[in-house]
Amino acid sequence: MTGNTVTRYYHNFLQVVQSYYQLTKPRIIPLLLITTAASMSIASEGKLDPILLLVTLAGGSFAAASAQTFNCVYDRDIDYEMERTRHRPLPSGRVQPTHALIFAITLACISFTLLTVFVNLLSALLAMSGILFYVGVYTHLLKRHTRLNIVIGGAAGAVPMLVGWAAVTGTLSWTAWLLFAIVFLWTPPHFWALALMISEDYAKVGVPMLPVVTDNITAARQIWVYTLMLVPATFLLIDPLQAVGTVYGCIAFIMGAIFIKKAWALLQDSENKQSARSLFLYSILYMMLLCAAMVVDSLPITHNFTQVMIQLVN
Ligand code: HEM
Ligand SMILES: CC(C)=CCC/C(C)=C/CC/C(C)=C/COP(=O)(O)OP(=O)(O)O
Repeated sequence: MTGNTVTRYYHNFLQVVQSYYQLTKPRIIPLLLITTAASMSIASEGKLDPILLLVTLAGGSFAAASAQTFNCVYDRDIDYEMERTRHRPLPSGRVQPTHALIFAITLACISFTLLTVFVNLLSALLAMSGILFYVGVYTHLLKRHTRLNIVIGGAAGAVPMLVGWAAVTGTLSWTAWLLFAIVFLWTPPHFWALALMISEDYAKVGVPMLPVVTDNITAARQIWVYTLMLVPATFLLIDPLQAVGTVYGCIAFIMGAIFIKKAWALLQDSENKQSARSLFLYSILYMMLLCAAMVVDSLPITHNFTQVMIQLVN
């Protein structure tokens, strides 16, 4: 083999690896992992085992990657039609659907094995139910058929919060379900803000996203309603659940106020794509910082300080 042939093989190999990596929609996975880590931090009350954290995040990444790959296989027809998704590995012909399917199944098996062997069965079953719900309920049953696709389907994106909690405690509690509810209520403003920017694409392929089947003002009103449910819900972690403390309280208050302000601005001018874009990008920052605050509040030093303060107040 000449040097040139080796270089060509190496180059082709890298391209194949890159295509499979792209199938997993990797840009979304970090935020899913941040929610898992936040949930684990709160559940462990300042005593989080770093090995458990790493293995759970690895298992969660494989599960999310599997779910996204199944979704890419199922949606390859509409992905081909839409500008935003046309260059994905399946519509552009870089990966065969059967190969992608085998890849998705393999990822799910790795995730299940990792979580069952090194974490616990409940976290593994929850991760598998996240894949099933995202693929079977959101992608197959809802996405192309009802404007409620995001509202109900959003539950899949909230499952990592449950996985994180179950990984630490082996069970689920009110706090775990509240964390689930926070991501669930966050998803419609997150997604409809984006859908307002790219509704033409969804209209072209007949996907009934809210701004496509109604109008921008109806979508902006719904975003407003969900924002007004989301922000108060984030405070329930402080009272009555007393799961987090001051750092989280400050971040939830400031970030929540900005979220409401941006949703209000969109409501005033629902045709303004810049306002929609600003809310979409902000929704990601909001969830990141909210989760970061949960982690900070669960660090041993902050956790102990909060416990002392609670005892003093009581
Ligand atoms: C059913 C629920 C959801 C839907 C339909 C949805 C949809 C989308 C779409 C279509 C994009 C644009 C991606 C692209 O440009 O290719 C996006 C971006 C993003 N989503 Fe969501 N999303 C959902 C839930 C979530 C959840 C639960 C998280 C994490 C907690 C999340 C995190 C992100 C992030 C971080 C981005 C930005 C990715 C980038 O940098 O381009 N999403 N979402
Ligand atoms: C525990 C576990 C495995 C949970 C799964 C969580 C998960 C994969 C959430 C993804 C949410 C998301 C980005 C949906 C976009 O789908 P879309 O098909 O509407 O986006 P598209 O238009 O970009 O294809």
